[in-house]
Amino acid sequence: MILDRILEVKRSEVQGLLERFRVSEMAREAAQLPPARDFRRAIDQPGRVSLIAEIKKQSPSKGLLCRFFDPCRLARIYRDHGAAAVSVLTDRTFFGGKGEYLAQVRQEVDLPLLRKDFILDPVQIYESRLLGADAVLLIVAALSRESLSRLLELCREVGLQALVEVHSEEELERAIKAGADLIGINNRNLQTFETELQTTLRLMEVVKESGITVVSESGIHHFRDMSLLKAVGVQAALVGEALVTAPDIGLKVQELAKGGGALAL
Ligand SMILES: O=C(O)c1ccccc1NCC(=O)[C@H](O)[C@H](O)COP(=O)(O)O
Repeated sequence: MILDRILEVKRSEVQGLLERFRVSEMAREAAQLPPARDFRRAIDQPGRVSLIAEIKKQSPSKGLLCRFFDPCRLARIYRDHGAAAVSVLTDRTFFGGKGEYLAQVRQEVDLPLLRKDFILDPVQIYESRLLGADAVLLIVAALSRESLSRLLELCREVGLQALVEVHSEEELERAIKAGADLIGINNRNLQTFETELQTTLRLMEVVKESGITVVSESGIHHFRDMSLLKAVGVQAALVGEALVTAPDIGLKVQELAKGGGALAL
């Protein structure tokens, strides 16, 4: 499965980080930073589905998405057309991302930033904070119960919020048990790469009215998708491909923001 291949590469990257940096020094530096932006509050607004717009160059399922890729330009367009937050893919091997993109976007826009990567080790949490992230993704399918709890705890300690990603009822139960208050339901099946909004609709039955902030992720393309997510009570939608491949990116951001009720029609 693709996730196994990604995690194998990620483990060797973590090893490299641990060889290059001292975690205690990173922790000291991170402790001196001003507080991170409140990612959860920015995306959890009554009566709307907020848009988390993703900076995504390529993907394992579709290959190259964005030929003239300029992360800062994308971030400005997202901000200027109604996105509530920005997600930056920093994985290099599979998504063509870089940690530097996060740092560059941090300088460019004031919106809360999610670091979208495959986080396995505390060193990546400190690195994320130092790069300018306000939130990180923790993928239940990639972590043991112990690692998930430990990384969630560390996020709280360093002042980062964690978007805990699930694909199934079983993973959702693990996320809730670990104490996640911000959960991403990923509509992409990691075996077939197919996306199915039905995954969000199904899992929403379990979490609605729980007080947990829910983000629907992947395969969201149209105004009608956002309207459907709004009807079932989702708080935010994470969108990459539909934005970076749109002929007019600003117009697409507006369409999705309007579909979610975040912009007037
Ligand atoms: O995008 C992929 O092909 C992919 C494959 C394997 C693991 C993760 C993958 N994507 C990461 C994401 O979660 C998406 O970038 C994000 O949800 C936005 O999805 P989309 O709007 O469909 O680009």
